[in-house]
Amino acid sequence: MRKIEHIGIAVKSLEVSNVLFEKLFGQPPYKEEEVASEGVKTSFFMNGPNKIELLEATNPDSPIAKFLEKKGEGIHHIAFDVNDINEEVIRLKKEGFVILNEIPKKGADNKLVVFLHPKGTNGVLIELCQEIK
Ligand SMILES: CC[C@@H](C(=O)O)C(=O)SCCNC(=O)CCNC(=O)[C@H](O)C(C)(C)COP(=O)(O)OP(=O)(O)OC[C@H]1O[C@@H](n2cnc3c(N)ncnc32)[C@H](O)[C@@H]1OP(=O)(O)O
Ligand SMILES: [Co+2]
Repeated sequence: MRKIEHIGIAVKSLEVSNVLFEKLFGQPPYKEEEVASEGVKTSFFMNGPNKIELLEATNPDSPIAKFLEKKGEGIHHIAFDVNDINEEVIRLKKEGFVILNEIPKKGADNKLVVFLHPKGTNGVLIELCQEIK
């Protein structure tokens, strides 16, 4: 695992939160993307070397809709950049982590992603990201 790739924040409205984060960072999102398989619409902000992913639910079964219902808006996950996502899955499985999808899936911003269950990581949902080359 290398650096933090992004921090995911669950929001009720991308439209509203885009304005807020644009004021915070002094620049607009560099990208907006829908990931239908996850039931989310996302926008991405860079602040120096740090990347923030805002996530709005696109349907009531989306993990983001469920999260907003239970916990409200806030930090939803921390994503780490990895060199070889399949190797990391094997390593973390051996260490006893609960892998939510052993087969990497297509995420946003040109990444393959795997999630670890928050119950095994002190209540924090962890995402692994490998850039698609
Ligand atoms: C845009 C694509 C991608 C990217 O490229 O960056 C993304 O970031 S997509 C982000 C959205 N996708 C996901 O989150 C996929 C992985 N998540 C899941 O598979 C599920 O959300 C889950 C973590 C397995 C939970 O699902 P489920 O068990 O169906 O939901 P519950 O609401 O019943 O929650 C059970 C339990 O887990 C706690 N929980 C849920 N989400 C989180 C979270 N993000 N962080 C911490 N804890 C979380 C929830 O509070 C429940 O706890 P208890 O009430 O104590 O049982
Ligand atoms: Co993410």
